Amino acid sequence: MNVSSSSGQPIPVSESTSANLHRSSRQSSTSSNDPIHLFDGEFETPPKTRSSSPYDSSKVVATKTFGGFPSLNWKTFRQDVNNFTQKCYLAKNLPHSLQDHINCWSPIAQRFPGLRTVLECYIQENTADDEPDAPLIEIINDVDDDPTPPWEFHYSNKMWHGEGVPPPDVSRLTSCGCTGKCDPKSKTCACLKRQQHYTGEADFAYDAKGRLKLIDYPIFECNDLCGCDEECRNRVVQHGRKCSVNIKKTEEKGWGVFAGPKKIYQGNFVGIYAGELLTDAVGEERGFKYNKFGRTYLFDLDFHHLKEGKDGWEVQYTVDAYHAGNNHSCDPNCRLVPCYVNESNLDKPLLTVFTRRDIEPFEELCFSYSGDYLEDDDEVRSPFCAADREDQAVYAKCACRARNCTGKSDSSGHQHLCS
Ligand SMILES: C[S@@+](CC[C@H](N)C(=O)[O-])C[C@H]1O[C@@H](n2cnc3c(N)ncnc32)[C@H](O)[C@@H]1O
Repeated sequence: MNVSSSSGQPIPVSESTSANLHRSSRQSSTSSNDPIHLFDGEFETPPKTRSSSPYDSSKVVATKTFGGFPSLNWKTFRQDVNNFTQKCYLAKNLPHSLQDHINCWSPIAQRFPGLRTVLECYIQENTADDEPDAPLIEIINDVDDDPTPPWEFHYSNKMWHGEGVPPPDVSRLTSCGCTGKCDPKSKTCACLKRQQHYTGEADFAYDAKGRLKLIDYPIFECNDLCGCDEECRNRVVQHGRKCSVNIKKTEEKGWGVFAGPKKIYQGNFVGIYAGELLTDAVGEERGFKYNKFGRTYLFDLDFHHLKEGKDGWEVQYTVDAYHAGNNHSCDPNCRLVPCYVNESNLDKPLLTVFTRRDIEPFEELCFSYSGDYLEDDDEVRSPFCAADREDQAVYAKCACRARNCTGKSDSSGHQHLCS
């Protein structure tokens, strides 16, 4: 799932001007610093590079097998950070050949209803690795005869790194040495301690059902270097979406993300607001361009925990999710939460979408583009309100239809101005 907003302000943006951001192939930032296997059964590792792990990889000694050869097991393997390199997806490599192909068709051919299935398969292919248990996404349109959203759309759960954005950093990852599932009452779990450091609560961010219970805080999940197993309570986002969602055309807000036929409970993870990760400078430039079209897709990574206690802190990165996204509501049923898995750079959290309350079957999933760290009674200022804009961008009025919406039409048919 891709979208935009922020714990602070979303940068209003526009529709994409072309599909020039798509290209195919993937690159990885790999290290060739391989461990050395010695014949006498010792296992030597290169110099230790990380500091925050409770393990000292220089002390790793593999146990001998009966044959006298060194054997590695998971416990020893995971202690060496060099065995874990994260793939880095570059924005310049965003796939685009299918989009280009279809965009070259005549307008009549582009209305071919079978394109709906093409897009559904394309989404499934793009997301199969990240959300293996996710119900398939359907494209639904009972508003007009567009078979799909525009073919500039690239559905992905990955962050595509723009120019100047560093690759994921695992060198300073904190990892726990727990076995089995991490215990929320543990006195030694390093991941629990890190979560507590940010929340002040003696618990993980999730309850036993994997639902978010600590809200308004960043989430620190167990990662690839941790000893705990895959069923650990502190691994939710990394296992991908489990609930059913669909992409559906709306009357007034373009395409949106809707719940499937089953109720989605409060605190459930529903997707990642993925897209291009841009440096702030590139984000500014793009935002300026997009503003002219009055569309909102950029999201500054300016969460509270990043700026707290840091005078003069400035936004480092922005996510551009113009390829797709949830719509805004002034009474949102979802929230965006920064989440870290295999990334120790605090400035680069994943933007994850969680439900704020129970969501009925087929209800639209929206969050507030005006920020998520608001108290429930706070007034939400619609980002679509023209009076907010000094840049004279062409903004649609807010069509969320929430009772507290500041951008809706009054009885005279005129749009309220935000004050
Ligand atoms: C991140 S995109 C969401 C996906 C978009 N609906 C589409 O079809 O591409 C944000 C854009 O959706 C539209 N939108 C989202 N929420 C809206 C709302 N509450 N009222 C009016 N337009 C909305 C605006 O055009 C906005 O710039």
